[in-house]
Amino acid sequence: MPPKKAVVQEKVLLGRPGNNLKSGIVGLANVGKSTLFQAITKSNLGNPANFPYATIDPEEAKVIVPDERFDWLCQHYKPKSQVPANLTIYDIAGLTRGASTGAGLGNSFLSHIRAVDAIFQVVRCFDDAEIIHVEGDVDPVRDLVIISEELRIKDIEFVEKALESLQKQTRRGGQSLEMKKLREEEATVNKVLEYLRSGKDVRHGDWNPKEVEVINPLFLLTAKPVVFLVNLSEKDYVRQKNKYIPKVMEWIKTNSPGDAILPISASFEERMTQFETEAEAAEECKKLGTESGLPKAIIKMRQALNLASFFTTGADEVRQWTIRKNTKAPAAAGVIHTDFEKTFIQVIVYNYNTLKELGDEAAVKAGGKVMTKGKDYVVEDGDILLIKAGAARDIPPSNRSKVKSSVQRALRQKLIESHPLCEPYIDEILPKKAQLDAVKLPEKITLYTIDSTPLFYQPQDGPPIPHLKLLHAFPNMLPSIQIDRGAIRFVLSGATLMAPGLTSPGGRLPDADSALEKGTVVAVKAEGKEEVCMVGTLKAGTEEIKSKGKGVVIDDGHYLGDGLWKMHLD
Ligand SMILES: Nc1ncnc2c1ncn2[C@@H]1O[C@H](COP(=O)(O)OP(=O)(O)OP(=O)(O)O)[C@@H](O)[C@H]1O
Ligand SMILES: [Mg+2]
Repeated sequence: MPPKKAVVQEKVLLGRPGNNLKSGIVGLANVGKSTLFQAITKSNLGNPANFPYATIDPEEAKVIVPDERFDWLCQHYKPKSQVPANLTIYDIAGLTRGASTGAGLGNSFLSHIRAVDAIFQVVRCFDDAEIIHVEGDVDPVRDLVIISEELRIKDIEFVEKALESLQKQTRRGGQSLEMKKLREEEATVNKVLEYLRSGKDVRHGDWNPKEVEVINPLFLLTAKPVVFLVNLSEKDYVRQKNKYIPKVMEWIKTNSPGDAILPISASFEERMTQFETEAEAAEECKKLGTESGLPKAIIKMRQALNLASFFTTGADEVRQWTIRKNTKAPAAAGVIHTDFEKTFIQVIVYNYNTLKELGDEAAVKAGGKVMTKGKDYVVEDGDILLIKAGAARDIPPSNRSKVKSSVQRALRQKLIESHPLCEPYIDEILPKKAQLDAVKLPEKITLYTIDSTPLFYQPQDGPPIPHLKLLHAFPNMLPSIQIDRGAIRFVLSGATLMAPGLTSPGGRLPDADSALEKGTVVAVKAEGKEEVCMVGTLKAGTEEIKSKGKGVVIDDGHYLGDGLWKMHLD
């Protein structure tokens, strides 16, 4: 009998596949989270480059991921622009015992954790009688148990609800395909619940790809990767010794096997940010025989998130891009430009290590090390890519036409009628003498531009809707609503905007006397951000949204980063 063919099952990762993942700093109150966060933002890691939509509020920072390969490539190419990879970090308020049942900041705090992709857990291992410990004394293992239990209890509660609602559906019985799928889902959710009840965190389970598909949409707290940061006094950090560490290590090894642990000192890192120059800080480190632990923390987090990098290089730009491990070439291309994923043809690739070893691109070519690969190629960490993609979305000149002045006048009238708030700005938005162009887009949508600046787009029988670039220039031309922080990433990935994102504490809807009706075109702002992130038509009136608290609010929005936003018009 021939041997059975080995079935290679692709490993599916827990969590979102995205490249713009976020980590939150979590821990009990007063353990040093904010001190660490501040140190990270002030250190030279923090310096946020020119990222679009990087309005950074006090609790959020984008930090640069240190990578010597990137530095080498910049040295080598001396490009006009250098764009490193980044990681977004949130400072989350302190957790207290009983948060899962509403103590302290309770549930709102836990919902902030739900919105991140990974957790930096700060554990207090420094003694300081002046700094109150919420539990009375310093006992890191007890703290670890509290946090781990709080998160697990919350997950159990959440999974129980999910199970209940599945059971309601499967109770109907039947043999349809849909019912079969529901029953499978129910079995997985049941398994997850048993696993949690046995005292384990979901990230440590061995789940098959089908199960992962069911687990991911639950956004469980214990499914997120964790990097433990053991916060030491400066003295202990410098000598890399501390009386609590052995017990902490042991606890983590037993209860959270495989998770990364890193000793750090928030107070030392903070002190390092207070030197006027980097040279002075480096001098101090040298004197103490130590170095900052922050770069290691960022790198450990990237590893925990299973992230890898590829590069694009050239005289214009050297850029480091983030993907999750095992990403295939078309999906990697999609990180550069969404359309590339669909129009991907092939990729020309060699690895950074080869380039460094052989010295330059010419030598890599001469050595026959440049490969041409197709859509099944799995991008490796450190690959340097040149993507070849079709230009499906580029707009052929035949799709553009000049708009007659009579039509232009009618449009102007239509804009004012549909959006009364834009009247004061109408001459700036659409100067009387400007030549308006119409660009035909798929699905019978027309985009209006002046030169290559987009102004608004219009579905065949709908009102003209401002392009986000126009809204950024005239934010008050439309009424606005606000989504909470947690909803941002859903909106920016093209998901339907649902009511809870607006009715939660971070959301905002107009008062009853300025209620907006169904069908109104609104600008969607986001909690803590300056710029409008989406525009679209309300599928329900704002009073209805408030009273129902659920349901679709906008399902055809134009959002930051979508095809319309990225479209090349010149
Ligand atoms: N490694 C350390 N050694 C000594 N003191 C420290 C250390 N880390 C932090 N601290 C001090 O502990 C106190 C609490 O720190 P911090 O405000 O950062 O805590 P937190 O975890 O953000 O608290 P909260 O949950 O209330 O937001 C501060 O006075 C800070 O200077
Ligand atoms: Mg704090």
